[in-house]
Amino acid sequence: MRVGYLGPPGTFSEEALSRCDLAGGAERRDYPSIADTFEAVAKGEVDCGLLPIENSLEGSVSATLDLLVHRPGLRIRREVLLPIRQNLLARPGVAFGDVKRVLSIPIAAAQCQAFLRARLPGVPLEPALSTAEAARLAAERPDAAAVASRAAAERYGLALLAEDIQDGEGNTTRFVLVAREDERPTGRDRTSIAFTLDRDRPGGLYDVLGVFAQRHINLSKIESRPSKQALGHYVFFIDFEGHRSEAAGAEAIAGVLERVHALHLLGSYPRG
Ligand SMILES: O=C(O)C(=O)C[C@]1(C(=O)O)C=C[C@@H](O)C=C1
Repeated sequence: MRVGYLGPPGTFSEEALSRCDLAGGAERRDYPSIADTFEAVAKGEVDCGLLPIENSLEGSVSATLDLLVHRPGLRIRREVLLPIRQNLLARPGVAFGDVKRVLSIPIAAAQCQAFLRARLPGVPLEPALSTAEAARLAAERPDAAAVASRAAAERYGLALLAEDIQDGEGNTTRFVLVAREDERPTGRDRTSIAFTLDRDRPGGLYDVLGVFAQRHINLSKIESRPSKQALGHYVFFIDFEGHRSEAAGAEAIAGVLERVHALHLLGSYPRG
């Protein structure tokens, strides 16, 4: 089994992978971006890939949602929830006053915006493709600090300028393991779907939600993203409890299919 993740080593994705039962004993391959990780699975270079999908402070990871819809074919097989503790890392000896830029993947920097505004006001963010990539770059630059994990500090020989800098308690990221095939029911599953409505009409979304309400199926997420076709046209993402091959789930999906323009089944998988 070969499994891809957002690298380089020291990312939160790597840590989440260690908590993923499917990946135990797997050969790990790191990729430079979320899109490259996704493509590696789609092309069969690896058997599955771990992607961040949602953060409790910052919401969806749009790169992952967009790939699941616009490059369909992969299925979610597991979800992993990882508590996220962000830190400000810099080369040993660098002080706050030396920091002229902050490096990180934007969603990680956004989790610490109150801290960064208070302690490094006016210092610009330079986006990186991951937290560990930011740490790797900061190790080469005495004028920079990275927002990244403790593991990244150790791996790239950086000091902790500040610890636990995320805004608020309970910062958690949900990751999904995607593969080319579906997962079998376990009795404690979740299903993710995405759909577009055929036209803008009163009650379109309400009708779809009714399919779940009538069957007493609990929804654990609903979200919309631009469809990229026209302003005001959206893709809706719904997660519901149950597996799509069980009676209730299969009936609900048939009901949704009657009410939408296009439906993507993103996967049924054990609840994390
Ligand atoms: O850059 C990393 O360390 C990642 O694994 C990516 C990622 C994300 O995109 O959400 C994962 C967890 C944190 O929320 C911050 C960054």
